[in-house]
Amino acid sequence: APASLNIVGRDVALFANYDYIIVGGGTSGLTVADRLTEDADKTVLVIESGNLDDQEDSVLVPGLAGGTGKKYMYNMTCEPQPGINNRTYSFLAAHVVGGGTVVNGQAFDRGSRGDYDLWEALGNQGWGWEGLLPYFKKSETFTPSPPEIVKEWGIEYDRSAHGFKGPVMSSMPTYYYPAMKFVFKAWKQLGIPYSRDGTNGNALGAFYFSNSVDPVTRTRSYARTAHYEPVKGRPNLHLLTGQTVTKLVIEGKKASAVKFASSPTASTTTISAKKEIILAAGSGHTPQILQLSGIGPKTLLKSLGIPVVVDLPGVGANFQDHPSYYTAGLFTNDMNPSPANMSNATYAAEMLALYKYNRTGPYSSGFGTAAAFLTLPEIANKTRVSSLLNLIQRQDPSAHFPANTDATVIAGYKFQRTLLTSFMASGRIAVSENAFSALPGMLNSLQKPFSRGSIAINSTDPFANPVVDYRIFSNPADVEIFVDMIKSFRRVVGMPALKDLGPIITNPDPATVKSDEEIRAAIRANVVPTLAHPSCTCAMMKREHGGVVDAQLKVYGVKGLSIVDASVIPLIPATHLSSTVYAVAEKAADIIKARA
Ligand SMILES: Cc1cc2nc3c(=O)[nH]c(=O)nc-3n(C[C@H](O)[C@H](O)[C@H](O)COP(=O)(O)OP(=O)(O)OC[C@H]3O[C@@H](n4cnc5c(N)ncnc54)[C@H](O)[C@@H]3O)c2cc1C
Repeated sequence: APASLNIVGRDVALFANYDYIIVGGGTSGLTVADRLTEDADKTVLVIESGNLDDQEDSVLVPGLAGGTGKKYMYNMTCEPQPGINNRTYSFLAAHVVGGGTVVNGQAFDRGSRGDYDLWEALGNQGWGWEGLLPYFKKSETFTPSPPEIVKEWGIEYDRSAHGFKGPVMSSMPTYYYPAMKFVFKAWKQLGIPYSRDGTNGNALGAFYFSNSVDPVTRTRSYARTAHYEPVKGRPNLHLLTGQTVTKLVIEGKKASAVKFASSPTASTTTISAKKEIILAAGSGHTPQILQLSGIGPKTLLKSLGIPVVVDLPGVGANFQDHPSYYTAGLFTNDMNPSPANMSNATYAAEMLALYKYNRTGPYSSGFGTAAAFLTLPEIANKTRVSSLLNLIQRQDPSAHFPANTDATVIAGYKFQRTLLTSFMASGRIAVSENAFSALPGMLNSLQKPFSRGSIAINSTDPFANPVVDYRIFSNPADVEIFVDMIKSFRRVVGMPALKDLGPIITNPDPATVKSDEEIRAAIRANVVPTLAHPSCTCAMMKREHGGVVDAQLKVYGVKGLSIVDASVIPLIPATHLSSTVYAVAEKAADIIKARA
């Protein structure tokens, strides 16, 4: 092997070949690598384009999340988005060993039963809530709130929903701002139910949730600490960093090897897999690698002169995320301490010193610690719910896709739409995340968009990023649901429980943004297309529905090739994604082991 290849922590050369090659050493890639190498007879090579993080404070200290900026991220921007006044926005994808879990906000919640039952209803046997719960449990070691927090805040948990021996540390925060109690009272006054533990399938209503944080050191628990550091000494596991997979070698419809290089000018190495190649490059780059390798929509491949290996129109289609409105406001009569204090540099420095001294204070918890996940019947009255759902059901499904979209992709969308509207009508899934950080409004995020975006290469250069088109609000029904979300958010802020705190919403300002038309305009001017949850771009669905993998995670039309990352999710769940990605990867590892 070339001398420049860096097998992390080893003074050895690459093996001649491996049983499994995993493309991408992020969240799902490291999870699957860990599980497959439990069998000492199986060799695994993980090829990661990024490097190890430096474990600096902005990675490890929960309250400093986001502080590494672009250091561990791809530098990617989406196409101008007509649905939001032609604004562009970042495509938020990590580029580092451990992937998204190195940079994420550490909210560690799960979707509701209905979110995952939708996956099964699409034809994926075993991928409903009951099929995934054992893997949610397997992935985590849960630590409930300490007794003093339980006493003061009444935060409960459902023991039957949790795992206590898994690699990822999931711990309840030990610090909350006092105003949070009043926010929960406001939700209650509005009739939003309190869910005692949102991880037990009932992630509907208001609840406190855990962070992926070690309960003792109060530092980030992430794919590197959970699935790499403890097992890196295994002789059958090799991690190669700083190497980008450029193409899959496919011989006679079997994926047999991968090609990779450290830069566009460096020489390329080819290495083969005896059993499988497993794609875990994330929702932006897994479709890119497939398309570069001749697996994707044939019109796209032909336009770039790429020989078509499998015409698979769903590769890069069905792209979903959570469009988000960071509403703004303040409590004019706030309690102390409050998040606003943290903008005072002296106070923030004191709090960091407190964290360093005894691991307490605001820096000890992640950004998100509580939210209300609201159903359509909770944010809109009966008449409005039925008019919204009728509007969606009457739409021509092809009207919201580009003109050349394959009929199978549209058929899959139509099926998704039937299921989504039925689950929405019965309140089995949330459509809105309303997260407060003890401020009168921080995040209103659309959880079940009807618009679909795309990821598509426009170059055969594997080091050029793919084109990201969120196509946010290409289905106007999403704007309509957002209107109800904003009205509902305003109702929460107006509840008597918050009155003494003197809440003011500054964006969207109720004084100037009044009519539905004004709210729509504010939405188009302010909403961003992502909550850093890109997903669904290689969906697990039937091939005739535009699917890319079957329920065994095997790519259609080619042997020896699986996908295990967030791209296989067929419908985005109403939750932050990391705990779901870990559960998917845990299940994927069992599926792959079983066919060994
Ligand atoms: C800024 C941010 C904040 C977030 N906040 C939260 C949160 O608070 N709570 C939550 O639950 N979720 C959050 N998420 C989402 C969650 O972390 C991700 O959904 C999850 O980590 C995705 O896992 P994955 O395995 O699909 O991809 P990733 O973890 O992104 O892994 C993909 C890996 O593949 C590598 N790769 C890509 N292309 C190639 C190639 N050609 N060759 C080799 N390697 C390649 C990448 O470098 C990357 O390391 C956040 C994500 C981000 C980015």
